[in-house]
Amino acid sequence: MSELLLTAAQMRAIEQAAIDAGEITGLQLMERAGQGAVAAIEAMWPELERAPGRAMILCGPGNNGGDGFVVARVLTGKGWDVDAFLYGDAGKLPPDARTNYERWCKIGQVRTLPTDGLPFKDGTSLIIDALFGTGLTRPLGALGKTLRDVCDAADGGRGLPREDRTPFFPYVVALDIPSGICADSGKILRAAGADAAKGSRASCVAADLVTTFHRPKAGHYLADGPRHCGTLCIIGIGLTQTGAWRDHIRLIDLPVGLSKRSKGHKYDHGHALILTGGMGRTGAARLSARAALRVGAGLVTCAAPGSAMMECATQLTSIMLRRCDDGEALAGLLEDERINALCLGPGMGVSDRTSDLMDVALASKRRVVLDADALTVLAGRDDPFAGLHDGCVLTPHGGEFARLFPDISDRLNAPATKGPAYSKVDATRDAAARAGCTVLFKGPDTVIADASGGACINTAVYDRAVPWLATAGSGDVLAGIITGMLARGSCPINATSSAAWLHVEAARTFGPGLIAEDLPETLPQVLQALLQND
Ligand SMILES: NC(=O)C1=CN([C@@H]2O[C@H](COP(=O)(O)OP(=O)(O)OC[C@H]3O[C@@H](n4cnc5c(N)ncnc54)[C@H](OP(=O)(O)O)[C@@H]3O)[C@@H](O)[C@H]2O)[C@@H](O)CC1
Ligand SMILES: [K+]
Repeated sequence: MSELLLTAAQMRAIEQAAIDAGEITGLQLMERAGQGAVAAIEAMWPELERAPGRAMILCGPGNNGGDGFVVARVLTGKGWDVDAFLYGDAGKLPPDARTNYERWCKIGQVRTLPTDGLPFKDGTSLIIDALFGTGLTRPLGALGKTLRDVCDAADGGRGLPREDRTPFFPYVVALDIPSGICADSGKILRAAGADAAKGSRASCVAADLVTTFHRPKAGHYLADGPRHCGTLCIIGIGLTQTGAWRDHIRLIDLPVGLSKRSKGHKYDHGHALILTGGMGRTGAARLSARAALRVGAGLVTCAAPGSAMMECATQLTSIMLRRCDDGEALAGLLEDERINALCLGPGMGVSDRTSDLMDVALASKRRVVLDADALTVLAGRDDPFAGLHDGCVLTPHGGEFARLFPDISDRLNAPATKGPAYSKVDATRDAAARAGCTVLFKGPDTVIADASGGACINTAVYDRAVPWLATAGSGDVLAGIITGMLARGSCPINATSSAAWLHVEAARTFGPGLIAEDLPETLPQVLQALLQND
C-alpha cells in the first residue's frame, strides 16, 4: 500500500481538471488552502489560537501569494495584527490571487517586500512564507538579504538547531513548500556558480511547519526538502482525483506481500541462497541470511568457499550451509530448482570469484540481488548491464551509483539552477531503464524504480527518522530482506519496496543503540504488528 506523491505538473493538471469539470473553482481551492493552513497552525501551536499576536505574511507573484492573502484575512478575523507584504507587481497577479489581494486590501495594507532586509516588528510570533510554491522556476537570489532575515528572525540569528530554540522566536510556516525548494526534486535552486557550501540560508526558507495541499509533493521527501519542512501537514482542499499517470511516484507506507502464510510447507515459501566471502569475511552474508530467514523465506542456505566453511558452520544453525568455491560449484547447487532467489555482494570481496559467481547467478535467470562488492565488480566491466534481467535488483548507495551510472549521477549532482530540477526519482528511473531491472538507490530518501518506470520512495525522515540505522552491516540486512521477500514470491519492485519499509520499521521499533544484528531479530515484532492489522 502506498500514498501518491505528486509533481508540480501533476498537481496543476488535477486542479485544472476539477475546475474544468465544474467540480470546484480556483477561488474555492485557494480559500480552502488558506483556511486549512490557519487550522493547521492552530492545531500545531494551540497557544497561538488562545492568544493571537502579530504575523508577517510574505506573498509572492503567483497563486502561492494568493493563499497568503487568504491567510492574512483569516488571521485578522481571529484577532491577529497582520503585516502583509507583496513581492512582485499586484497588477500581474493571476486572477484568483488578484481577487484575494483585493479582498485583503479592503481590510489592511500591503507593502512591497523589500529585498534588502525584512522590516521585522517586535512581538511577531508568526511568519508565513507564501512567496513561491509549485511554480518556482528560478533561484531566489534577488531576495537574498530578506530571505536570510526570515531564517534569522525565526531563530534569533543564532542558527540554532530547531530543537534547541526557545519559544520566543516566531514560527515560520511555509504554504505548500518552503520557497526556494523545487517541488519535484526537493533541491534548493541556486544561481549558477553559487557556492552550495555556503549553505541554504540565502537560498530558501526553512520552515517549522509546511501545509501542503491535496497530496504531498515529491520534493517534500527528496534531497533538501525534508530538512527545510519541519513538520509536514497535508490539507484536503476538496480535490478527489489523483490522476492516472503512468509515472506516479508512490510513498511506501505499508509493505505488500506479507499476508499470513496460507500453505504450510517450507518449500512453499522459497529457498534463498546467500553467497559468502572467504574466511574472516562471512559476517555480512550471515547477516543477510538471517534477515532473509526472519522475513519468511522457507529455507536459507549460505554458500561459502572451502576456507570459510568451518567459520560459517560454527555460526549457523537454522541456516543451511553448502560449499561453493567457484561458478562451477554454484551451477551445481542451482540444479536444485527450489532455490529461487540469490544474494551476491555482502562481504564477498572484489574478486574473480565474485565475478564468476555473478555470471552463473545471472545466467540461471533466478531472482538475484546484487549488493556491495557485486556492484563494484559489475561497475568494473566493459558492459556492466549485459546479463542483467528483470528479476535482478541492484542496491547501490551514492558512491556505487556513481560508479555504475556516472553520467546519471553527474546530472543528479549538478547544481539545480532552474525548476523543475532533475530529481533522484528521475535518476533512479533512468538507471533502472538502462540496467533493465529494479534499482534501489539508498539514502534517507531511498528511491526504488523498475525498468517499466514505476517508482516509489521509502522515507526515513519526519516521524520515520532513524539516524541510528546508519550502522555497519545495515545494508547487508537490507539485501537479505529483499532476497527473502523475493524467495517468498514477491515481484522485484514489491519485494524491494517492502524490504526497504521493513528495514526502517525494524530500526524504528528497536530504537537507538541498534546494531545490525538487531534488525533481523526485530523483524518478528514488526511482522506481528502488521499481521494483527491485516
Ligand atoms: N492553482 C490553484 O487552483 C491552486 C493553487 N494553489 C497554490 O498555488 C501555488 C502554485 O501557484 P503558481 O502556479 O501560480 O506558482 P507560484 O509558486 O505561486 O509562483 C509562480 C510565479 O512566480 C514566478 N517565479 C517563479 N520563480 C521565481 C523566482 N525565483 N523569482 C521571481 N519570480 C519567480 C513565476 O514566473 P514565471 O516562471 O512564470 O516567469 C510565476 O509568476 C501552489 O503552490 C499553491 O500554494 C492553492 O491555492 C490551491 C489552488
Ligand atoms: K511557500
